[in-house]
Amino acid sequence: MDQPGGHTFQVDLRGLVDLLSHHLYSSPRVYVRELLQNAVDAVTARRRAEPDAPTGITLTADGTGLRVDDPGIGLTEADVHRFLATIGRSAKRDEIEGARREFLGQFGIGLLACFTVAEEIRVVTRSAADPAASAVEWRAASDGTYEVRPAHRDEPGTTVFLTPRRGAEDWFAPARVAELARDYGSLLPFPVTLVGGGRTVAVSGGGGVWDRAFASPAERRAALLEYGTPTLGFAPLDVIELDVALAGVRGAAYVLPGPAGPADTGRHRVYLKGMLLGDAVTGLLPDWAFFVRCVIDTDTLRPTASREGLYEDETLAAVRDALGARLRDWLTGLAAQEPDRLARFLAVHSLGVKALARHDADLLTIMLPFLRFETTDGPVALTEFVRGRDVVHVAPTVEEFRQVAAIASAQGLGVVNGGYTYDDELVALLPRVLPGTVVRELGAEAVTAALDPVDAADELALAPFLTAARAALDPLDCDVVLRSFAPAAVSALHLDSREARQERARADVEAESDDLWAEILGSLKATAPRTRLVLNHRSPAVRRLAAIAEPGLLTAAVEALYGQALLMTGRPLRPADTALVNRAFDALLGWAARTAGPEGGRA
Ligand SMILES: Nc1ncnc2c1ncn2[C@@H]1O[C@H](COP(=O)(O)OP(=O)(O)OP(=O)(O)O)[C@@H](O)[C@H]1O
Repeated sequence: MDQPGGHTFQVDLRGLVDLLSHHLYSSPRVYVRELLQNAVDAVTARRRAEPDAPTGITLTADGTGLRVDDPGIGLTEADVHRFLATIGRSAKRDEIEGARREFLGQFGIGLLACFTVAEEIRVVTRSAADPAASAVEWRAASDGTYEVRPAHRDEPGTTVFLTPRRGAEDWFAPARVAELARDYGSLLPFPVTLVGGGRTVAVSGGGGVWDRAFASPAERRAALLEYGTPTLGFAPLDVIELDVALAGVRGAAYVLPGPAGPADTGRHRVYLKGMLLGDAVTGLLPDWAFFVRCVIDTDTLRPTASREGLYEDETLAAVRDALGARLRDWLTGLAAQEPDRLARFLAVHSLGVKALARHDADLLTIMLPFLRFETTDGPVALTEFVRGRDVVHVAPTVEEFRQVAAIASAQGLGVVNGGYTYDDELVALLPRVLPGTVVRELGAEAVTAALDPVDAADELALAPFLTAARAALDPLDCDVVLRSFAPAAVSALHLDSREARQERARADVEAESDDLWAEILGSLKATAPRTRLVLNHRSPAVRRLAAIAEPGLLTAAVEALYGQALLMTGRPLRPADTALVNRAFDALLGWAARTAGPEGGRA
């Protein structure tokens, strides 16, 4: 009632229902959950005073509406006015914290969800708390009006009747109600029965499969796997039981049968005190655990208002850590006891383990013998690769690895391909987990140093050629050196350093920037780091080119070698490089045409 000088808000129920159905709940399907939740809470409340009170909840779907019967705490007439008729008031929130944790509801808006599908809600209830109170009927319409009148009911408890709204009849079809009741309620702690379509079926009972006793661990594992397949919609590769007592979490993590990437944010099936919260709940596991999907039941975590996700708080953070630790222990356990099972797992999910190992040196140590890396020895474990090597080189990109791997390994250099996700980071951690190992980036220096120098006399013989080559490539910030290496089919290698790559990126941006940025970026340019073209003395092509006397043709030939070596790196060409390759190609074509043509031809 209005106070003198003050007024009470008028709330338009239709507006609120629209808000709920379009913005809070993802689908009207939640109405079944809200009804089940109220019934379970009412039974829980009654059993606090009467531990032997009945617990069976029945849903009856006859196609014309839905009826829910519970033998719970019930309501007096005063309760009805106080709780049912006031939006946002819940009997479950005023309790002390410990008691509140027993209930599923807390917001006082759950019944409203029923109006997304119902025209009318009728509640007939009798209080178990006040045996003297008589039964009462509350009848509410979706326009926001309600009536309360005396009713007849012998036993304490509540019956809720819903009449469908026009257009929402489908939500009341017996098969649909059965599907929703099973989806939400299969793990509820009390027996829930569904009567509909001429049949009576049990919706819940027995709790989660993880709560049952089994004769052996193998049977337990088989039962967990069997439960996971239909529940999650895939046949899991493996299963990890989750039992984090401190965090009040029970359930299982199912290993995906195919590779998943970090972008697949985990979507888990989460139950809160036996009631399904959602089947795409995020935030439950650390980011690195993208290789599993969980089914869990918890009584410590808080739901969001829509009750379809988990509220991000310290408890959720602690649960995430605890579950992460459990998965990690599972991995280390496999490594110690079941290496074959671990190998099967890693064949699909090594990326996830690598992601985790980046932040966990202990795990990296345990997993290293099992994780494969692409190296100049083929795909091997790093523990094996470092054996007998003083230095491990890492090629920073897949292209660089491909380009130099064969050549480097022919010279006895051990190179790991650091171009794959996480691999460079893990190799960089090697000295921490395998003391004494030295890791170096595979730069121009390291490769050149590993290639055989050429005899002084041979080098001298090619001096005019090298001078011409240096003059041709100097404008491109590229040095030229002569070495001898296998295979002879490779005439030149283009090598660069991290600095040279950064400078290339900077110059590219500068070239595309407007004046102001170009000036700023230009001022950042230090002495340009230089790339390196290593000519192969064993290559017949190089030797033939060295014999060219005509200066213009020699320059074109050197530029063509440079272009070819650059193309072999697989890197995108800069505009200046493309122009150079085109120029060289044109010049060589011109020369070929002249020598093959009538006036220059030898025919
Ligand atoms: N079956 C029932 N038996 C007894 N009381 C009920 C029943 N259904 C609803 N109530 C009473 O009505 C109140 C409001 O219910 P409602 O579903 O709107 O919200 P809630 O369950 O308290 O919270 P939430 O919004 O989180 O669902 C409840 O707190 C409870 O006191």
